[in-house]
Formats: sequence, structure tokens, C-alpha cells
Amino acid sequence: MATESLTGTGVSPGAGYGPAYLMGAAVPEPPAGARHDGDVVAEVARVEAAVERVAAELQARGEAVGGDARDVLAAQALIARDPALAAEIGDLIDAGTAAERAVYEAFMRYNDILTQVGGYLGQRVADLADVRDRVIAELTGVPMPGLPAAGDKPYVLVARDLAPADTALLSKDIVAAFVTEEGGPTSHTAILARALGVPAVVACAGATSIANGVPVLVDGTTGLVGLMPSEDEVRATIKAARTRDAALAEVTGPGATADGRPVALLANIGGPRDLAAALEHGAEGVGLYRTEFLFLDRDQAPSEEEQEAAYREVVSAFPGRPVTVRVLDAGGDKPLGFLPPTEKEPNPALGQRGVRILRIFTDVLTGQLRALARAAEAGSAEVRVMAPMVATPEDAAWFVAACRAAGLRSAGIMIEVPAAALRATDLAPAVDFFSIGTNDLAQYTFAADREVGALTAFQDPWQPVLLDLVAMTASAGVPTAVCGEACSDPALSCVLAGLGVTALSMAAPAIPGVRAALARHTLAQCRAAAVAARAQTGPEAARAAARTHLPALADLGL
Ligand SMILES: C=C(OP(=O)(O)O)C(=O)O
Ligand SMILES: [Mg+2]
Repeated sequence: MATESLTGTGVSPGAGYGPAYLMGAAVPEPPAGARHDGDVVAEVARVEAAVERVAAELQARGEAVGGDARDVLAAQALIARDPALAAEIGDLIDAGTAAERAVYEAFMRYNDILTQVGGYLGQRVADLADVRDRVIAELTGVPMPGLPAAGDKPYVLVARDLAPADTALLSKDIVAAFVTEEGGPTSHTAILARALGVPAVVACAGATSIANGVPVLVDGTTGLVGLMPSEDEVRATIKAARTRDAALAEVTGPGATADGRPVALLANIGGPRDLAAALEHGAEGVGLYRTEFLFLDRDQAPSEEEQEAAYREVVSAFPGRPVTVRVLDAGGDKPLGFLPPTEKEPNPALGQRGVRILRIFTDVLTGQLRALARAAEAGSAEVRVMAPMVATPEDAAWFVAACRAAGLRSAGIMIEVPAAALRATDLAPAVDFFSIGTNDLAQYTFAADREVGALTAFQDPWQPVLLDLVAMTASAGVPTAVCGEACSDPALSCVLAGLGVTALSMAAPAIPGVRAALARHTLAQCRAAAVAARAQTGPEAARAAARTHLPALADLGL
């Protein structure tokens, strides 16, 4: 048995095992006025050793990665070994300052000089701060900032939460599983983990107190995180996950119920890098391309040419198939510096987000639509474009008109605000399709921030009220997909089919489970499951009631 276990919410299936790596929180500033005990020589030697370890590690990591990263890391190693900095640190230690504080102050002086010089050198300030924090971490024993380099063994990445920028370079070969203390089933960590096919547990209380290097077994289905598990336990958990995967691999082909009602199984992607997984898991197209990843960490929108190149890559991966692109969903939990709201927002999730911000910065939308129209022209995919956060018929009509003006044939909207679901019949005449975003629909229905771990329960897509809103939307007479994380649950995907949804879009690794669940149940069973779930008053009861009509789930290990 594991010596200790923690529990969170399993959000990406499969089992992962490896040493814990605690993603370094910000390295604290050493206290001002900290003094050493008088041994100047020993204190200087401590700094020299720390600097050398940091420089060598940066250099080695650069060599391992190669390309541009090698030059950047080699430059950082040079900063660390800079003799002028060493002299400055030495002077401070001579005057009695403790090693870590001396490092901090000497680096800060350089920082000020670079900032004043500005231009290219000014932009190196972040590199300098990173080297400073690494040396201080080395001296004080706190975790290193950032992510560790790939080693021989994948590690379990433990963090308070993960931002998209933290994880841009991760892959399945580097990370065996994710565990975060915060976040819910629809947080960025969960979305990213599913896209990479890495098991993940979020909202796991106590996760950040796991010590670095401790062996951790993560079950991304049950949400259990075992510390120092026995070999037998690791073997059994991994075997059960594999058995389930093997059962699912036997069902292939396009999504359909057992009696042949087609339900398109599409992939949610964040960019071209997710295409391989989408194709590997047999996605029939793309149901949600979250384009905002292309716009993150920039001072301005990417050029139309750069956007077109990314869109073309996605479009060409699915010839003749639907590729549903969501235009930029900025604001709220995805703020972009170059698209600021017009006033200070005390509640960003309820602020100028999605289509609301695009209605202010119309040039950004027009540029994106033009790039999409050109990419659509170049390939044979059926490109569909949709807007996030549409709340009124007027928003819908405005967006569709903008798409038509750009020459785009298929224009739709996301239904993720209760107002839009409740009055779907008013929005229907303007659009070609709906796609329900259950993540935000839950957030706004319950007035519960989806990024707050303590409110995870409200994100449960089995809430009967959410099923009611899906049913209302699907009966408005427009083809309706669901692209929120709800679709990753095979039982719920049967219920959604039973509610009249015609396409389901999810992180690619979830597709086999959903395909198998649908293939083993008739449309009548799916409808009965939906009726039974909606008759309940809470999510647990809804889940249990639906499952009584979906008997094959248990055989599939789902
Ligand atoms: C699919 C959705 O969009 P996102 O998670 O990107 O907000 C949703 O809200 O359900
Ligand atoms: Mg959304």
C-alpha cells in the first residue's frame, strides 16, 4: 500500500508513475539586511559553487535540447559566470552581506542598468532574473523555478496550478502525470493534460507539500494520488488502465449509436501540435480549435500570414472533414495585454470577454477571419467558424455578418451563457450551427468561477440543470454540437446524444471511450438515460440514474 495518499479530481484518464517534481513557486527574495557569520571565504566559496552548478546545468540542458534554445541557455550560463557580477557579489560579502542577499543585490544592480539601456539588452532582464533565482534557489535549498529538463524517467509534475505558458514545451515523454492543488475539471491543466494524453488529478489538497523526488502513483480516473506505492500497487493500477484501453481499441470507425444514429466524434485542439493526437485517436474532424494559444504572450496580434499558416496546417489535416475554429476568446481567464477591457473589471469572467472584446477591437477579428478565409480556400476541409460568449441575437447576427463579409461559408456561435441557451430559438435564425461550451455554461449557470478549486463541484456537468439547457439548445432546430469537457465522459456523451446533440468534441484521448460507449447502446437507451438523468435533482443521482440505462459501460471498464 502507498504510505500515504491524497485525493483530488481525476480529469485525464490513465495511470502514471514517477518521481514527484514540484514546480518551483516564485523564489522568495532573501531578507534585506541578512548577514553572514563572519567567514567571508566560506561564504564566497558557497556562491561560487552555486553559480557553477547553475551555469553547468543551463549549459547541459541547452546541449540536450539544441537549436535556438541552446543559444539562449548558453547566454544564460554566460551571465551566471560573468566575472563582473562575481566581483560585485564578493564586495557585498566582504561588507558582511549573506551570500543569497549579496547575489540578489548584485543582480538587481545589473537589472537596473539593463533596464535603463533598454532595447535588446532591456529584454534580457527576464533571463537575468531567472539566473538570479536559480542561484538563490541553489543557495537556500528551495525548489528551482520553472520546469526540470527531460531526464531518463518521466516525472510527475506537481504544482499549485499550471498556466499555458508553463507547459508549452511538455510532452508525454517528459511528464508521467500532472497533479495540481488548484484548478477544476475545466482548468487549463485539465485541458492540456487531456490534449497530451497524460493522466491528471486537479483540486488535490496537500499536493504541493509532496516532497521533490518522492515516487508518486497517479490515477487520473479515480483521482487517487498514492505516495511511495508498493511495486504491486503500481503494477495493478497500470494494468487496470491498460485493460480498459485495450477494450476501447477494439471499437473503430465513425461515431454512431448501436442502431446506427451518427454522432460525429471531433477533437478539441489548441493548435497544430494537437493534430497528431487527434488523428491517432480517429477524430472525424475538429469540433473546437481554441485559437487563443496563438495569441498568448505577445504585444500584438500575430500577423495574418502567421495565423494563416497555422490555420492551413489544421485545415490540411482533415480534408473533406469539418474543422470548427473558434475566433479569439480573450478576456476573463485568458487576458491579453493588447486587448484591454475599456474599464477596470472587478469580475473578469463577467466582463468584456470573447465576442464582447472583439466588438471593441474589430480589426483583430477581421484580420483573423481574413486569415481563416484564405486557409479555408487553400484546403478542402469544411471550415466552420464560431464566436465565444454570445449572449444575444444581436451578438449572433453581428458575428455572422462579419464572417459572411470575409467570405466564410459556415458561421455559428458557442452556447455558453445561460441567456443564449434559454433563448436558443431566438438565436437560431441567424446562425448555421451551435456548439455548447459546457465549461462556461456551468460557470455562468452556477455563478461559480471555473478556475477556483473549492468550487469544483459546480463544474460537474451531470448537474440536471445543465442537461436541461443542453436539451433546450438542441431542440432549437439548428445542428448542435457540444465541445465542453463534458463530452469526455462516455456515459454523459450517451446522454448528450439522447438529448439530440449531433456532434461531440473532446480532447482526443477521450474519443475511444466515447466511441465504444455509443457503439454499445441504442439511441433509445441514450434517450432513456437522458430522461432518467434529468428527472433527478443532483449530479450524483443523475449519473447513477443514467447508468442504469447504459449497461455496457461496466463491461468496457468505463
Ligand atoms: C469549450 C469551452 O470553451 P473554453 O473552455 O475554451 O472556455 C467551454 O466553455 O465549454
Ligand atoms: Mg468557453
